[in-house]
Amino acid sequence: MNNELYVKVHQEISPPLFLAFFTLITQVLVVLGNPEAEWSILGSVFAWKVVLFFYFWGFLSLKVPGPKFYGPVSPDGDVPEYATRGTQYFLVSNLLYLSVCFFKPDLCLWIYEDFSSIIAVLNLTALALCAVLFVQAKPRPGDVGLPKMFLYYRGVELHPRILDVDVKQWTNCRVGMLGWSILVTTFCIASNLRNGFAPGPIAHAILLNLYLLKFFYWETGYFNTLDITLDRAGYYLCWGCLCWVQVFYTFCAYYLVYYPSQSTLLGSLSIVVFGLLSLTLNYMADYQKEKFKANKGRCFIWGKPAKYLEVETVGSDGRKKKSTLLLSGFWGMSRHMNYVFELMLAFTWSLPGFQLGIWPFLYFIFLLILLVHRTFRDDKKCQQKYGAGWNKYCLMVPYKMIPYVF
Ligand SMILES: NC(=O)C1=CN([C@@H]2O[C@H](COP(=O)(O)OP(=O)(O)OC[C@H]3O[C@@H](n4cnc5c(N)ncnc54)[C@H](OP(=O)(O)O)[C@@H]3O)[C@@H](O)[C@H]2O)C=CC1
Ligand SMILES: CC(C)CCC[C@@H](C)[C@H]1CC[C@H]2C3=CC=C4C[C@@H](O)CC[C@]4(C)[C@H]3CC[C@]12C
Repeated sequence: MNNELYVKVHQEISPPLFLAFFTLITQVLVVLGNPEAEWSILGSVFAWKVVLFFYFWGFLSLKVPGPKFYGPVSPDGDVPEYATRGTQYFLVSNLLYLSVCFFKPDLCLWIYEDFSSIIAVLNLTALALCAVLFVQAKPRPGDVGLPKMFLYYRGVELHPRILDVDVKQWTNCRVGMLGWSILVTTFCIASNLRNGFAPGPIAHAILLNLYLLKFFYWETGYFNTLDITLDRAGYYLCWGCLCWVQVFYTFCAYYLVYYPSQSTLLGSLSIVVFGLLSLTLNYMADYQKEKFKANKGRCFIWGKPAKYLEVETVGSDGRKKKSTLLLSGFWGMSRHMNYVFELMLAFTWSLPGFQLGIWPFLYFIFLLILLVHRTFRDDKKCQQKYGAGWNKYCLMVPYKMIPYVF
């Protein structure tokens, strides 16, 4: 594709199409997973109460006094400030929610049955938030002349704050990730209430919640990733976490309420065991890099001193800085072994729906596309950051994800 056509497709054609497609598909999914559900546009009083309470809870968690975490300096020289204590937020919220469910299990059925209204409210509020972010953003020199729809979709600001709260921490972490956890628990309880003892959804909920516990434990590490340091706060990220995650990422658990899982107790136990293995490997891969960075290269990986490549980066002030790229452990096998384990986990936790066709595997398929695309985006980012050093690293670790395959 020539450059002019690429720019036209990327900036003018794709944003309105993606926006309409993804927003519409959220309601389609609700009905696809539960044929008794009806489309909703404005939501219900119950849905507004649930969503607004949940937003408030996430906001409150960022206002609790406590130590602050400072993210990497942005290209504009800003140092974003984040709240900590993600693990406590996750555990307290889940314990409170499970206690409420213990006394009022029907709440899970109400949420399940009114899910289309909840998604409608999430859609309306998330689209409105993206509009606010778009309008209040300070125009950046590089964005002048870009189509408005493109800016709305991609976002303008990197670290916007509303009421002195970092918007991306609120949308991605505190609402997005906790919402995913609470909804999967809700659908697991709804499955068990409607279909009798259902080990498949329980296995799914256990794995997902352990995965999200790991996310919150590592929350400050997330502030160094592409989503935070490169992606702006717009429809892709903010609507994505407030609405898309809630309907698409939870779809397997939602689907298993109407279409009961056939997974036996033994099958479900095996799913948990294999899922735990994948989760541990994913964590170990992420941890090796964290440990390596925290100790500035002086650490042991798999019992041996870490091997690394010395590289250079050019800072925003134009000055060169020395840096290192890990060559040991999983980071010597491929450039993204962590993604392989993440995909193994997503596949495993979809297995409780193995007899129900492709639908319980939608998230796995989406993740496969997202992560493959992300390996290209990450290569581009690292190439810009490390230049020739990155090219050398790619020669030493030639595979993006699966050794000898890709
Ligand atoms: N469920 C989902 O939807 C998704 C989940 N994830 C998960 O989130 C976690 C984080 O993923 P993500 O942020 O995408 O990517 P990575 O954790 O793979 O981080 C990539 C970054 O790490 C640094 N890096 C890369 N190679 C090396 C090396 N050899 N030595 C030292 N530093 C290196 C570079 O950043 P720099 O040097 O600038 O620090 C690079 O940009 C993973 O567990 C992943 O599986 C990710 C995406 C989607
Ligand atoms: C427009 C939409 C169809 C696309 C929206 C995509 C976003 C919702 C997701 C893009 C990247 C995703 C994530 C990255 C890394 C993560 C770390 C992991 O440990 C937990 C999940 C996540 C935060 C994940 C969440 C969804 C995205 C932001």
